[in-house]
Amino acid sequence: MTNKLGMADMLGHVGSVLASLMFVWAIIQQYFPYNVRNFLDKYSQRFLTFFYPYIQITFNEFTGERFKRSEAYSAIETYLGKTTSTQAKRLKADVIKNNTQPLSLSMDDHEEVADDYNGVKVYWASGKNILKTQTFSFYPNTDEKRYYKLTFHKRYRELILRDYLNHVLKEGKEIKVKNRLRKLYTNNGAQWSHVMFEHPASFKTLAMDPVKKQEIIDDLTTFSNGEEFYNRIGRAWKRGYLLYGPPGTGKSTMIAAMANFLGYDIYDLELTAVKDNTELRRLLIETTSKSIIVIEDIDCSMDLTGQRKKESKEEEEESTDPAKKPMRPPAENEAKTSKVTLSGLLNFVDGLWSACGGDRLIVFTTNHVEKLDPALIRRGRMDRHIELSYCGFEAFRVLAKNYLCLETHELFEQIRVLFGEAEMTPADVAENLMPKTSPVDQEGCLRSLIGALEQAKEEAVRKKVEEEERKMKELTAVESGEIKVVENGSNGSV
Ligand SMILES: Nc1ncnc2c1ncn2[C@@H]1O[C@H](COP(=O)(O)OP(=O)(O)OP(=O)(O)O)[C@@H](O)[C@H]1O
Ligand SMILES: [Mg+2]
Repeated sequence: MTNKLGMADMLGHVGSVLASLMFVWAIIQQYFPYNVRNFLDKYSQRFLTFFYPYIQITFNEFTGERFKRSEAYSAIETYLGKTTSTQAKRLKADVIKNNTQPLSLSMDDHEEVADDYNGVKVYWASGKNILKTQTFSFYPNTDEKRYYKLTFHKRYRELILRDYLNHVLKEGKEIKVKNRLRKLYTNNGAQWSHVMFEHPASFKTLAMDPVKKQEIIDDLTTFSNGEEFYNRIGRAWKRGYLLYGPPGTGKSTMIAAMANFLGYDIYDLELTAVKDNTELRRLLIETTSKSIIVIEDIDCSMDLTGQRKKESKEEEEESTDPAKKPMRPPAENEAKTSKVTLSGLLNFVDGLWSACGGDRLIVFTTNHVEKLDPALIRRGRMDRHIELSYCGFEAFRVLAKNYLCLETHELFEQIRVLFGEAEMTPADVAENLMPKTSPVDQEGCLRSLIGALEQAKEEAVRKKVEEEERKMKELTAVESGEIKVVENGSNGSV
C-alpha cells in the first residue's frame, strides 16, 4: 500500500523544518549580544507566522483521566465517519448491530481527509504515538496513543474554534446516538435492568390517520432539536404525551415507533413495583438523557387520590381487557404495597430533577382517559393528548400495505363502506390480514376481514337494539310507577 503524503502531513513537515530553525535560533541566542538577540526575537515570530500560517489542534484519544476515552475524540471519529468512507483509502470497520447501519467506518492510522465548512477547507489527520515503556500493563492499548490532528489556516481561527468545532462535536454526538444500540429498561423494585431494544415498529408501519401521524412526527422532531429553544424560554427540555384509547389500538406500538424514530432508550416504569416516592425519585434520577419514560395503564397503576388502586369488584368486572384488571394483593402483603402518590408522580413529571441532564419524553398510556385526575394530564405535564382509536379506512390501507403488500384492490371500496358502519381495532384488523398461507392469498385475507367487519356490524346493531329496548323498558316502568326517580337523579326501585 502506498504511503500517502497528505496536506496535513506536508504542513507537519514544514512545522518540523521550522522547529529545526528554532533550534538553530536557540544556539544563536547563546552567543549573540542582547540587543541583537532582542531584534531577532521580535522579527523571528513574524517570520515564522509568515511562512507557517497554519494552526494545528490535537485531540488525544485518552484524556488526563487514565483509561477514560475522550468524548471529543470519539465524537470526531463518528463525525469523520461519513467523510472517511468517501475520501480515505485505508479504513477501519467495526460492526454495529443496528437496523439502519450494519458497519461503522473510521480512518485508519496515518490517514487524512479534508472537510469543508462554509467554504473553509480544514484537514483532519489520524495518527498514533507509540510509547516505548518498560512497565508491564494489563491494559493493551496504553502504549499506543491515538490522536486526530486538525489543521486550518490562521485566518479562520475564530470561525473554526467557535463554530466549526462545536458543529463537529454536536453532529458527532448526534450520529452516535442514532447508531447506538438502544436499550429497554424495566424496573424490578428500585433497580433498573435492561435488554437490547429491537422492536421493529416505525411510523411508516403504524396504522393511523396520516395527518395525525405527521403532526406527531413534526412534534417529535421539533422537540428533539429544541435544546436551544427550551434554554431560551427557560423550560426544562421535556415533553409529556398521553396516549389513550381502547386495547389494541397501537399505544404501545406507537411508543416503540417513537423510540425508533428518535433513537432514544425506553424506561418502562412499573409503578406498582415501586415502594414509595423516594424510590420513585431514585429510579428517575438514574434515567439518562435521550430517553422515553413510559408508564403504561396509568389508571391501573395508582389510585389518583394517593394510594395504589383498589377498585371495587364491579369495576374490575367492567374492565374490557382482562389483562388490565388490577391484581388485588393478598392481605398479608398489604403493608408492602406501593405508596407512590399522585403528588410524588407529579413531582416526577414537573419537579426540579426532571430538568437534569438532557431531553426526556414522558409517555403515559391509558384505556380510560376519563378516570384520570385532571391535575395529572393538564398541559405542561402532558403536553399532547393523542387518541388512538378504532381503525379507519386510511389506517386499514397502511395495514394492507404492511401485511399484504396491497396498495389497492377491488374489495377496498366495500371495506371502506364497512369501516363507516363497524368498529374494529387495528389489532383485530391486523389479525385478519395476517397471511395464513404461502403463497399469500391476498383476496382470502381481505374476504376474511370483510366477514369479521360484517360480524362486528351485526353485533353493533344488536347492541344498539338491546340498548334501545332497555331504555324503553325503563321508560315504561317509570311511567307505570314501577320505578321512582329519586331526587339526586339516580333510579331507585320501589
Ligand atoms: N395502529 C396500529 N398500527 C399497526 N399495528 C397495530 C396498531 N394497533 C395495533 N397494532 C397491532 O396490534 C398489536 C397490539 O397493539 P398494541 O399493543 O400497540 O396496542 P395497545 O393500544 O398498546 O393495547 P393495550 O391498551 O392493550 O396495551 C400490535 O402488536 C400491533 O401489531
Ligand atoms: Mg399497550
